[in-house]
Amino acid sequence: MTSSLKNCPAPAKLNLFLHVTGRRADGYHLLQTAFQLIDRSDLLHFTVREDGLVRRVNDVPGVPEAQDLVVRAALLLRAEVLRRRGGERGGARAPGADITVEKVLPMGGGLGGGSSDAATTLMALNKLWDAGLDREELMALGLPLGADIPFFIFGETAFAEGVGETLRPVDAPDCWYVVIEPGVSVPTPEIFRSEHLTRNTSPVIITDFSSHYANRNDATQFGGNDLQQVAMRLYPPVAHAIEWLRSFGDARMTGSGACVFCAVENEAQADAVLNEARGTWTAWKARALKRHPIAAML
Ligand SMILES: C[C@](O)(CO)[C@H](O)COP(=O)(O)OP(=O)(O)OC[C@H]1O[C@@H](n2ccc(N)nc2=O)[C@H](O)[C@@H]1O
Ligand SMILES: Nc1ncnc2c1ncn2[C@@H]1O[C@H](COP(=O)(O)OP(=O)(O)OP(=O)(O)O)[C@@H](O)[C@H]1O
Repeated sequence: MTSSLKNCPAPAKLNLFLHVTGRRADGYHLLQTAFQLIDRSDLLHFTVREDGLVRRVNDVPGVPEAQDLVVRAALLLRAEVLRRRGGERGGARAPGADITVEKVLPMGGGLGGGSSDAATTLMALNKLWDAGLDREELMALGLPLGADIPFFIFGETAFAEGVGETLRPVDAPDCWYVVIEPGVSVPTPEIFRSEHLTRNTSPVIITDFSSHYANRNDATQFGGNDLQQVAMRLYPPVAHAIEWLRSFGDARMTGSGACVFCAVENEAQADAVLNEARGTWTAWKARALKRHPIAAML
């Protein structure tokens, strides 16, 4: 049996639009959003341990090992595997793993980096441990750890509802984006609890969405990101980045920020925008992905 999986990508997502349509009794917000996978990723490496321990073996500045979503995800899966195999009392042995996390995506960037790391961990260890969970079971296991985790396991560009767990695939066009990292880290809970957040955007009809998403501008036709005003008010660099990027296209924020992006015609146009950004912004280009790149490895 394979004992390691190296260079497993955990790609970023962009929220092409994001509407807050309500609030659940438990305080979580109901959303409608379009999740777009892009080809910029953290990189994870996994090696099976025979002693049943789960360890993150490298240092990740700002994230203690026990709080890392990759460790928490692995422990959740390990508990589920043990349960299915009859528990330790029934003679089952806990599977273990060493995990290395190479961070590329900024934390608190709205790119879903932590959730994507957790999703990649669940998918890779499900394979390495021969755990046998299907996609829906992995999505359900990951949801309590992060609202974006089900999407990354779903693994294709999608329209999402609920808190992000109700997903339907969208046939996304080949498309390039320019993304700016404004240099601040935005805590998601701070944005959702703001008194200035509007929570009553009218739901869009999802069949309209899927039938219209044929070119790079269509996904944004329903409007912008309802979290953006709040983040711009609390974090001025987010507002400055949007203002700057607006001269090149329909710039907006992803997730709860801080990163902002705009779709461009092609790679050459992305390079031209990056040229202008040099010296002012940390910025990069990314291409839309149709599928999660780990699918080809598992
Ligand atoms: C805004 C998005 O990035 C859109 O993709 C995600 O919904 C956020 O996902 P995330 O960072 O994984 O967030 P979580 O770790 O699940 O939630 C952090 C906190 O944000 C608030 N939260 C999050 C998602 C949501 N739909 N409603 C909320 O009110 C809750 O206070 C929650 O405790
Ligand atoms: N592996 C991880 N990578 C990044 N952050 C992690 C990880 N594990 C735990 N965290 C914690 O999660 C917080 C949010 O990080 P993340 O990069 O997922 O934010 P985000 O991109 O804004 O997410 P979202 O788009 O889902 O709101 C970090 O500040 C950090 O404390």
